[in-house]
Amino acid sequence: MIKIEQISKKYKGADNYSVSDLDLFINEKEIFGLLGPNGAGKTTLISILCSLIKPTSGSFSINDLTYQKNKNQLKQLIGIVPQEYALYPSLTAFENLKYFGSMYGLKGKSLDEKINNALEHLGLLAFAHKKIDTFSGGMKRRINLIASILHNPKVLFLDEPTVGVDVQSKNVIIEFLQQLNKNGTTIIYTSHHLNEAELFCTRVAIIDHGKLIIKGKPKELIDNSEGSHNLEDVFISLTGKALRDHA
Ligand SMILES: Nc1ncnc2c1ncn2[C@@H]1O[C@H](COP(=O)(O)OP(=O)(O)OP(=O)(O)O)[C@@H](O)[C@H]1O
Repeated sequence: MIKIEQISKKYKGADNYSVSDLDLFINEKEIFGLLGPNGAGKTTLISILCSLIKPTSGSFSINDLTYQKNKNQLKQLIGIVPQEYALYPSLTAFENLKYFGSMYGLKGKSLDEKINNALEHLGLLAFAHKKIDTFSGGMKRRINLIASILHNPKVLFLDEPTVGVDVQSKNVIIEFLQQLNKNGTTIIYTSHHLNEAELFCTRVAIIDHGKLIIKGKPKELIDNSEGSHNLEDVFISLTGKALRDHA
């Protein structure tokens, strides 16, 4: 279980908090969606939970492990799929994945089998020995996903895994994640695709201006929001129509 207690984050030099007094529990084996407009604080929250940045105040634990006390165990427990590609363009897909697997102490035949198996499931086996710089955005996203799950994480964090990919890639990614979840992986992901989140997530939280506005099962949120027919209606009714541009 992920327990987030009173987490706040103010970046150095910033005027405002990016995440503010946020409390949230996420149960084992959930597919949990973090939703919110641009700049709401989704990436900041995920980055804190992945121990990539430190909160200004508050605490969190994952399966009772904390960053302060159990750094190495936490690293093995979680997988992270970042928004940006973290791949080496001049290496092949297979070479990239061997490298990422080795960072978790994996090697030899069992790692090769794992890589080939995942490449096959994500429709990329035929491209295993092609260089990453020849890959499309959708293909790179799928390789990124494989890189993050080779060590069988119990909890997988994904920051907009389906942004900028075509419908075919998106469907393959979602089906792969559903299969991982069926096999016991808890999934926490951020997205702007509200239709996708409505179908995919067991629960969602909508955050805005760093604060948690509402959380629950998509259907319950829709049923409880007068005049809403889908999650997008709920989202607009709670966050408004104003643009969130800032520089
Ligand atoms: N490194 C940083 N330094 C200062 N401010 C930052 C930094 N990273 C993010 N912010 C600010 O924190 C706020 C939340 O940003 P964050 O990226 O977490 O939002 P988000 O919900 O993921 O947005 P998006 O949907 O656009 O990815 C924004 O106001 C952003 O400008």
